[in-house]
Amino acid sequence: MPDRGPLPPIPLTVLTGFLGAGKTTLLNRLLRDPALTDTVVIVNEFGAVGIDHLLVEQSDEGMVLLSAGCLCCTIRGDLVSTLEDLLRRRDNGRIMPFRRVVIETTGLADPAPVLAAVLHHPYLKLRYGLEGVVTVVDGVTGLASLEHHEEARRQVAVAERIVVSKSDLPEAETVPLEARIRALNPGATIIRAVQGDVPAERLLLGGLFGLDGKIGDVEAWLQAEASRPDDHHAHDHSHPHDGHAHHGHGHHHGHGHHHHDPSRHDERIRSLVLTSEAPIAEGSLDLFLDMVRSTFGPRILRLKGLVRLKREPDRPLVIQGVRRVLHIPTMLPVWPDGDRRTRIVMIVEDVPGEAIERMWGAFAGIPSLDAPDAAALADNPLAPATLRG
Ligand SMILES: Nc1nc2c(ncn2[C@@H]2O[C@H](COP(=O)(O)OP(=O)(O)OP(=O)(O)O)[C@@H](O)[C@H]2O)c(=O)[nH]1
Repeated sequence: MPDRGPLPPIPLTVLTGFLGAGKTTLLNRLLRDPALTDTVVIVNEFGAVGIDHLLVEQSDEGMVLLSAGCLCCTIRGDLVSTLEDLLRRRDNGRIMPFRRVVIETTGLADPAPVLAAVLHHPYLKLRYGLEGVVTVVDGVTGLASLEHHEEARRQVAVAERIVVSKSDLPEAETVPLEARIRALNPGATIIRAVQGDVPAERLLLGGLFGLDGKIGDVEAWLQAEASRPDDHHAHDHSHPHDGHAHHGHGHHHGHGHHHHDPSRHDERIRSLVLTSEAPIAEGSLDLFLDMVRSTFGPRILRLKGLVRLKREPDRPLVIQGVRRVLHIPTMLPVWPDGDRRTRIVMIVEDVPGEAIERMWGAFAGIPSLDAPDAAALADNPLAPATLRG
């Protein structure tokens, strides 16, 4: 490559926000904006069966999928190698000379390690310019998330721009929510949005990540990341991907220092996947969703799935839930990949996975030796309580 002096940094934006806040919805809108052509999107998924990438409307070339990982460490390891790899392929001309990168974090991500990966890595910090953090806050469930989850508070505190979603819904608590956001982040621009309808230039273009207008904790979090034993020295050279899972996990429990309460990291939160080959009757699906929500309520942090209905097996129904809120389901025009099974991903807190799996088995008609059938469950008002154990 001819020597052209230092290359201008590639603008990079981190898009974050708690589970189900509306990150993908916003991203889908933004990517239709002509100002954002040649953008690479890095999506991180939580859950053993990823379906998020199937719901982002972008061609495969512009999209990189990070494997599901534990919440901070693996994300950072994977992210650093992905960002390095993108540069290598761009410099070799093996991929389009992308002009911008957007990283969509999982809803449970602590943003500090993600930011530290870009701000402190000796090479990445030269090639990428962190333009800022955009945080989406759910207009309906945002207050509850901010109340109960440190990650949600951090996501708000580090942002340049905060999008309050779902202000069209009658349950939205926009005014008290915005007051809470202000207390966590006095300097950020707050923008209300319906279905992600914010022009790209208000969110992404121009600007630079900085600490002005942010509470002092933000600097402390970033410094804590910079001084972590696992930090950039380990990433100065490239290394094989397969090392990460292990490394990430071993480390995971070791870094309960500074900001991390080790117990928070969170055996209490888990993801589970429900699948079914056979198409499911709409009534059974509704009953299942009702029962899950009435039994576990706000402990269902997130529910997302592609469902194969009996009456419409050739197209998937997309179901989406956040805590007690069930969003209006939509039909996709076609199955987005070869897999036509029903796949529902749930992220739950303090819920025994087996209880939900048993309910699913009953409603999806999956035979099981000791599970009561759907009719028995639906008819018996005590059934949810007995399933809880
Ligand atoms: N009514 C309404 N629904 C919205 C709005 N924004 C997002 N939604 C719905 O909220 C649900 C979750 O939105 P997503 O964009 O998938 O949220 P996310 O933050 O990407 O979710 P995770 O990646 O799972 O954390 C979907 O059903 C969206 O259609 C909005 O402004 N108004």
